[in-house]
Amino acid sequence: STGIVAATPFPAEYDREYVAPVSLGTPAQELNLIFDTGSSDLWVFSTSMPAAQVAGQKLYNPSGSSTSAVLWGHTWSIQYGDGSRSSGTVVNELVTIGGISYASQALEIANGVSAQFSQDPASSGLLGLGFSILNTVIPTSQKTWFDNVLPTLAAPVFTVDLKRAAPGTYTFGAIDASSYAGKIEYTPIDNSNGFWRLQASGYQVGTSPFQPTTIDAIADTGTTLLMLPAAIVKAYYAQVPGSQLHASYGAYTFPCSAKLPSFTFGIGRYRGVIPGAFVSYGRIDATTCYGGIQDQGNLPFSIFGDILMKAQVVVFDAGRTRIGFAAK
Ligand SMILES: O=C(CNCCc1c[nH]c2ccccc12)Nc1scc(-c2ccccc2)c1C(=O)NCc1ccccc1
Repeated sequence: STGIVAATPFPAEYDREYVAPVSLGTPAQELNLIFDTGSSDLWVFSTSMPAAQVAGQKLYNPSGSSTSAVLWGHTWSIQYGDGSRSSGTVVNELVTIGGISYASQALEIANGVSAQFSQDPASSGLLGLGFSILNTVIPTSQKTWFDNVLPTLAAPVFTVDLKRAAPGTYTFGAIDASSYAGKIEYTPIDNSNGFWRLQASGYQVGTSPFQPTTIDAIADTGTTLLMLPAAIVKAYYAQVPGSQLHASYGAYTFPCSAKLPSFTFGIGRYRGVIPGAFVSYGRIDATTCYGGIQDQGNLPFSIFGDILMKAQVVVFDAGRTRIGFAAK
């Protein structure tokens, strides 16, 4: 089987996150979830959450579904690097994405979420597309929806085609040859830590010469920005007049009037180009904008987040433990 769903960015002014529709239970309850290659829990806002933590999100109601079955004694709790977190209990439920169903998916029901999620009306939860080793359910960890449907897919892949300020697609079981230009360049991934972790071959700022250097990164649709080693970030903003490492934000900002250079990453001999306009993450005041490229700090790897993803078609190939990039 193959399936395709729209990936819609929110909020409209800048692409903080991308959500896609997921059908839960019988009769179907459709929720918009963040598809996240950087984590491996499928969790949703539910009717067992305090009203104070809900602000317009659609809620999953297990008792409204004839196919939900409590996974007794199982709980989950997850914390992300931005400090956001959620936790709750687990049911087995029918979960359908783009027409592809799995009848007894571990569906993690939130009974509490942090403010970052409560105050985000666009998303009713997350669908993890990382490797199942990252799943937080105890006492027995659970498999992701993608892991569960893998044997039924026409090909053991999913393709991510995000767009700037416009709906893109997540495709399961196929690669849409009309969605990209040229060839897909593949590179092996190391999934031992549960991430889609790759080694890029270097970078280039604008039209400056390409700098060969190994960049150890994860491909993460759940992280908004492109987070890189300090030296690379410094080299990038050195070409942006008026940019600064803003003391109060602890992040690079620049004058919104600045013309941003493109950022190119290498995969072997392949060069992936992120247009300068994609590197502006959003306005923080009348004249100042927030950079889409930021320092990875003391993280042991870089994060190729949405800022990079939306400039490429990315093929997550679980069958051959590799990831592919192509221009659009
Ligand atoms: O967790 C994920 C993927 N799920 C994100 C779900 C999510 C959590 N709030 C969200 C808000 C919107 C959409 C999705 C999410 N990726 C990874 S790997 C390493 C780090 C990390 C560790 C330490 C320090 C920094 C990063 C993160 C991280 O925290 N990214 C989120 C983020 C988000 C914003 C800013 C920084 C990092």
